Amino acid sequence: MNLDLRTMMVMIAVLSFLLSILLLVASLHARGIKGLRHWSMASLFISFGAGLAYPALTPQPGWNIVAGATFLAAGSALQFLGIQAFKNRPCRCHWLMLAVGLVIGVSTWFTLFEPNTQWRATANSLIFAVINFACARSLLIPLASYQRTAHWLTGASFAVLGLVYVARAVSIFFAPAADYGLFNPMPLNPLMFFAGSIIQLFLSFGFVLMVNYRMAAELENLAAIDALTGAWNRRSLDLECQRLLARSARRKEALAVLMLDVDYFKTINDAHGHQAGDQVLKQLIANAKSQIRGEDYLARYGGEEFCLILPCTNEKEAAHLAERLRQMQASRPTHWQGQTITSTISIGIAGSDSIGLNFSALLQAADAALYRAKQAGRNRVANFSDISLHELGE
Ligand SMILES: Nc1nc2c(ncn2[C@@H]2O[C@H](COP(=O)(O)OP(=O)(O)OP(=O)(O)O)[C@@H](O)[C@H]2O)c(=O)[nH]1
Repeated sequence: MNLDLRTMMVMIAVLSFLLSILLLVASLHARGIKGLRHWSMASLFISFGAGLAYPALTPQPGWNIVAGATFLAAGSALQFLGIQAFKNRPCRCHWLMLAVGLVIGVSTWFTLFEPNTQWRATANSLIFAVINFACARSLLIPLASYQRTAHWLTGASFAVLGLVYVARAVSIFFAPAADYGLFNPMPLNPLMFFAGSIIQLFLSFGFVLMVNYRMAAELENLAAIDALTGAWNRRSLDLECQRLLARSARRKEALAVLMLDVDYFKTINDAHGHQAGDQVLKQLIANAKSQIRGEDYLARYGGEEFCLILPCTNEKEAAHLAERLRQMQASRPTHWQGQTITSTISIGIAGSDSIGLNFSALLQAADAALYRAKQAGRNRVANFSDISLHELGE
């Protein structure tokens, strides 16, 4: 394979320029997702960097080498900043500015004042390696589960690019002084440039893939969450309940289902307005979320009725939580546009210890218990196992 350096430089410049357009177009379609514009700008800088270095394919490299290295370093730094923005992480970029500053300093010193291509290439390669390893680390630790593949692809590409730079630094450092020149026909340079350009391509596709995964996850979330309260919606409850039940069966654990309903909600709406009623529902969910565990599943069943699934919980334990929720709702009025709205809830409970692991039977039983709580005067908790057969009409 004959990898001509001039062709490679032009290829990297053109490829990076096209990738910057691709990333810019992607950023226009994914406006809410941060990072894409950084990556687009990074590609543009890398394209300038490679382009500026091109005239230096002469025996007398000068300022263009300094400018080329500066653009390349700024491009790498922007890739890191884009990853931080994408992951909604704060940017502690002092070290990054230091790295870019070092590249500028090293390039200027060893090009214009003490020309030494070998030292310049070794030092710069090591700095680029550090930036690329930082990008890989930021992507791979911690690894977001729903984005695993895209993060792996991009993070691994950064790690490989980092290794390519380290290999370059080591081989240049140990090459005989007279042998190394950036554009000498030693096989190292064309191979490095080739690997670098292919990895840049991978990185850009990796970024687009990450954005794609993120957008798909956001859409999935939108379709699964009740817009008003932020609880899961009925559709996701129907899908999730089977998974939770299967897991409880596998682990031979108990599971409890609670049905929660706001008392006299129609009266609240009539007295304070529909928006005030919405606020009461939001507060109910906020209260409940403050009390439940990460593995508990809270969904809006319909209207002002909510279903709470508690894995690894029997009916008696569920009753303690239900009582806490009831007291909390009764003791914390909702404040809305100067109005103070007091509301209460009734809760029906059914546990797999008395019903078994069958979701529709559990739901029906929790509903019967809720009906019992309403009948008994509201603002109370009722367990299905406490309802007599007579009350159930059998
Ligand atoms: N504000 C608001 N009201 C809703 C929403 N969904 C359903 N509702 C109202 O909730 C009310 C439910 O009324 P009912 O089923 O009679 O129940 P209730 O008045 O709470 O009476 P009990 O449940 O028997 O205590 C209806 O007026 C619905 O219009 C919502 O998202 N926001």
